[in-house]
Amino acid sequence: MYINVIIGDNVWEDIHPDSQEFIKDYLKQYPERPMVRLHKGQTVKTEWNGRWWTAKVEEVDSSLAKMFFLADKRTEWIYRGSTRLEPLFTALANAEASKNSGKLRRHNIDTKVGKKPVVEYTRYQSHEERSAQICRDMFAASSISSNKQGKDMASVLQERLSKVTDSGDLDEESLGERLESVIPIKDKARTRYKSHRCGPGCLKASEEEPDKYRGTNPLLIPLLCGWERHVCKTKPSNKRYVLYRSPCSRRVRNIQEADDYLMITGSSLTIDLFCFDPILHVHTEFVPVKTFCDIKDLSYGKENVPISCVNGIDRQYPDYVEYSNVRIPTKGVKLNLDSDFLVGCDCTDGCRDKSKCRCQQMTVDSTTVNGGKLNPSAGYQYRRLKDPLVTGLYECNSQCGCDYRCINRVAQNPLSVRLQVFKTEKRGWGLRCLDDIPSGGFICIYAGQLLTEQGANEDGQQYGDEYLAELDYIEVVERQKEGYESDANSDEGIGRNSDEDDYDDDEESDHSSSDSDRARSSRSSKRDSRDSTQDKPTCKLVLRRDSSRTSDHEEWSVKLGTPGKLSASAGSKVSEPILIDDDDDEEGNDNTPQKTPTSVTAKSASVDIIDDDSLPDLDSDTPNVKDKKDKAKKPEFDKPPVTSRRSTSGKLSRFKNLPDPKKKLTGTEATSDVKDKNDEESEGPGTRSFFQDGQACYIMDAKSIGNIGRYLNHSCSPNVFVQNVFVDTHDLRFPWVAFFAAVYIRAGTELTWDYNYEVGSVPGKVLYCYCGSADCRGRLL
Ligand SMILES: C[S@@+](CC[C@H](N)C(=O)[O-])C[C@H]1O[C@@H](n2cnc3c(N)ncnc32)[C@H](O)[C@@H]1O
Repeated sequence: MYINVIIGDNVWEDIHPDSQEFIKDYLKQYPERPMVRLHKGQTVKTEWNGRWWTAKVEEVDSSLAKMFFLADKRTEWIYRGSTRLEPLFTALANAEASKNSGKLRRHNIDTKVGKKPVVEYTRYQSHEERSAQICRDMFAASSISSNKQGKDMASVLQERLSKVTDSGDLDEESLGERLESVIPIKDKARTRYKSHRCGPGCLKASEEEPDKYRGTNPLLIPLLCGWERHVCKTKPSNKRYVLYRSPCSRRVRNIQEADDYLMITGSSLTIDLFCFDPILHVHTEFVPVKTFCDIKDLSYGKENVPISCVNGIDRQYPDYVEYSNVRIPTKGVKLNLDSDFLVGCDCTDGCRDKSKCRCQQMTVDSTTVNGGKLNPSAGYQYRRLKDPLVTGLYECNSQCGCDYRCINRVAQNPLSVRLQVFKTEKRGWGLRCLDDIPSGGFICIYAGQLLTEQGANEDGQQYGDEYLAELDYIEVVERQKEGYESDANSDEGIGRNSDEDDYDDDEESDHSSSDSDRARSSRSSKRDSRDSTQDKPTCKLVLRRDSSRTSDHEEWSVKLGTPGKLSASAGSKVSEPILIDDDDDEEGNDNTPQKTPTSVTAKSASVDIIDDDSLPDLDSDTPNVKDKKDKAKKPEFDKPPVTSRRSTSGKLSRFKNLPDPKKKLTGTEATSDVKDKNDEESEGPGTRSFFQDGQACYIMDAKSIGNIGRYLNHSCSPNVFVQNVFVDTHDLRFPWVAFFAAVYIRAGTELTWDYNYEVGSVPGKVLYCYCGSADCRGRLL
């Protein structure tokens, strides 16, 4: 894969200093590698956190064994050649002692030896097998060697043992030793940093080919392009933080600095390839062990990254599903994707200045619909979304001047996270990630056939309703009004937190005071935004009873909506007047683009140009660029004027700031036609009725045609949330449904979201929940 083993003298010198001792020993012994022969069910003393624990062998796969720690019921894959397994540790220690004492060899007469774990020596024959095994072994074991700091393994363990406490508390450092690690080895000696101004010349063009690394863990790509990522500890507080070292050896301390560097150098890398969360491991890859069925790519080449499918439970294969990562409109669904009906931006800075990006301002302005408070930092932060945004998210589109690196293009990107479909014990097939995913990271979308209400009823009846998702963005936003009102006294959210904000604590003692100031302001930001409506549950799966169905043919569909209430159906009465555009009656014509209610405000703000001088440089103690920028630039986050259009019908839209979809708006146009707020909040028909297509909600059906999103199971403690995103149309009826990581997700973890079904909502139907969470609610239905 991306592993390049360099053959030559002292090859271990080419890798990270912490791993050199181990690799040196390993290669000296190769091909004879001592390993503990293990069998399922055996108990073996296993080192963890500096102590020996009793662990049971759950599974064995090649050079790895899955150990179950009886004390804390934790499982971990461990390399069988690791001295964390007591038999090997003792064998090596004894061998060393014997060597030194000059004792003669003895036969082992222990009759129980066959049942005890023994140390075996393994060889591999073919060249490929050998290379693959070298890499797997070295890196599976590198986690322990990385703790060596030049000492031999026995003394490391001794040192750890001397630090033992009886508590056995899990700490993240130890949790880091897990699964299988694969580290790229680069034929590159680290160059010392020399003071310079960074620019395009800092990148080695030959190395910067992110496309070449398609199918690799995205967070490894910078490392393959000449970057280094270091997890460091502060002294004396021992807090961990991440530093990147750029190809020109500049230290990059946080996501803002990384973004500045990418911009200044014109890098082809995107900011979501970087993560400053020290808990995240970029070298960790989940490798399943036992599989009866093994499909290399469920998407059959349609995704950027192959989606493997394995079954470690039985010999069943998944039902055939025609793979499609795009929505497919069916009969009666008039999905207009004419780009002329999109509003775009003309940013030239990769849309880094949110206050000047029209698309991001649509996201911001949407937070005010139905009288909500303006959240000026709504939207992506460095291409990550930390919380669901109930009022939707507008991405840059084909009308915009920005390119693929734009920070406001996320859900529209092809799949990059490596995912795997696997058979679960009780939940059918599920989806898991093969690499760590940072909190807020984009995972995938939910795609399938777009059906009308009637089509969904027919389909659901015939083929089942497990994969029906209702696009009820409009109703979800309308229902949020209650939430806004109840939040009326809460402080206005003043900002979401960026990637590095969460870890500023770690850097405080090491870095400038401006960093700690930022950390403080970040924390207060966080509190503020917690108070805002952004943290309210949004876009959860709930069941909808189709009122048009007779009782003996009950039809149900999965709906993307807020929990707690059944959704309003077509023509539902809503509390605000509506504004309709003049030519609404063109709507019946299939070829006629439909009106696109949306929201936009083009605001102007001061220009903020970053020059080479402002480049972050820890080595030279240059003040942080972000701080500099914060001081220089005070974006105006006042509530923008409410804009909308008045139609001949005189109805008012519940969605403010409606642009004319046929033309791009300038700042002045966008703020014209100001409508009185009170008008908007008076009683009137719902936004849905604006479309006059007679549809309640369109429904996405991923049963027979769909993408990977269909495999996400429900959990009562989910690690994923769903978000409505506008990408290829601003038509409120057709948002994309995108999944984001709600928390940091470790490689190998199942990805789940909360369907939020209402138990008892389907008479006579009981569906038990097997999510396994400590907070499991017991039933889905
Ligand atoms: C959208 S599908 C998810 C993928 C599905 N497991 C499969 O095999 O294709 C939803 C269905 O998965 C099953 N399911 C999902 N989460 C579950 C859970 N926590 N407990 C039990 N069944 C679950 C239920 O049968 C549900 O109707």
